[in-house]
Amino acid sequence: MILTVTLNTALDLTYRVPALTPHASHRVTQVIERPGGKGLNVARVLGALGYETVATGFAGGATGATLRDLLTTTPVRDELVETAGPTRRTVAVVDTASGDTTQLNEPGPNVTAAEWNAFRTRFTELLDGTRAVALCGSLPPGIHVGAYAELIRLARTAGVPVLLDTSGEPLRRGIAARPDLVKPNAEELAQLTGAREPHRATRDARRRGAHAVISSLGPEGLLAATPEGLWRAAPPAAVKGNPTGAGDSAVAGLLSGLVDGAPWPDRLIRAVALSAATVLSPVAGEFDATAYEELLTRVKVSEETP
Ligand SMILES: O=P(O)(O)OC[C@@]1(O)O[C@H](CO)[C@@H](O)[C@@H]1O
Repeated sequence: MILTVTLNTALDLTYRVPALTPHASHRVTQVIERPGGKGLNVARVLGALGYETVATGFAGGATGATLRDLLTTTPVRDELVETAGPTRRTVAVVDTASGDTTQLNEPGPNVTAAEWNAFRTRFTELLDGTRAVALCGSLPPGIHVGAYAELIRLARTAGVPVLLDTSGEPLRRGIAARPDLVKPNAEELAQLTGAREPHRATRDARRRGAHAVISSLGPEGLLAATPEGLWRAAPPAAVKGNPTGAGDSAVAGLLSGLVDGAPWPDRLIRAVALSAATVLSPVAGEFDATAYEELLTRVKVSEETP
C-alpha cells in the first residue's frame, strides 16, 4: 500500500473563462469540483494506475464533507482525520484564449494541538503495511513548521521510504530530517539553496540531507540527483494545457517506480510522462491515459556528468 499525506487538503475548483482580464467581471463557462491538495492528487493518480493507495491528512466542515464524498468515487481509501475548522477551497482559473492558468489558494483551517496529536497517532498506525509514503503540500495554520520533519523521522523509524514535496521553511526543516526523496520545483529549490543554476541547486539540496533530489523544471522535465547518478528527463515536445497538478503526477510516477523497484531512468520516464499527460487533462489529479502510454515510449532520459 502507498500512503499519501495532505495536511492542507482542499476542495479544488477549476473555473474556465473565455479570457481572464484584471478588474473585469467574468462569466464562468465551466466549473469542475475535485478532492484536492497535492497529496490527494498524488493518491488519485496512483489509484488510477492501479496501486492500492490510502490518503490521510485533515478534512472538516461542509467543504471537508463534500471532499470526502467525492473521494468515495475514486479507488483511494479515505483515512482523513476530522478537524473542527472547515477544509479550504482552491480555485484554478483557466483562460481559454491564452491557455494560461491562475491559481488562488485559501490558507486552510486552524488545526488544533489535539487534532495534530490524533493525526500523528493515525499516521503511525498506517505506517504499518505501507511501502512508501508521500508528504505533500502547504501546512495549514496551527501546524508547526517542523511537522514534516517530525513525520519523516516517524517514517524512517518505521523503515518506510519517504518523499517530501513542499516549500519554504517546512522544506528546509524536512530536508534536514533526511527524507529518501524531495521533489521541489526550480523556484522552491532556488529559494532553499540561493542557487539559480539547476545542477548546482539540486546538488546543494542533496548535501542538506535528502538521499535524492528530483527537481521539476516545468516544460523542460526533471533533473535528478541520486546516489546512483545525475539524470535529466524531458518530454519529446512541450505540451499545452492546464499545468495544475503536473508536479503531483510526477510524484505519483516516482512513487510507483520506487515501490516497483524500477531503476532511476524508468522512474523518471514515468514521472515525466504522467506529468505531461496531466497537463493534457482539464484538472489536477487526472491524466490523459492514452497520451501517458504513448509518452512512456517517447520521454528522453540522459545521464549527465556531475
Ligand atoms: O497550497 P498547496 O498545498 O501548496 O497547493 C494546493 C494546490 O494548489 O496544489 C494542487 C496542485 O499541485 C492543487 O490541486 C491544490 O489545491
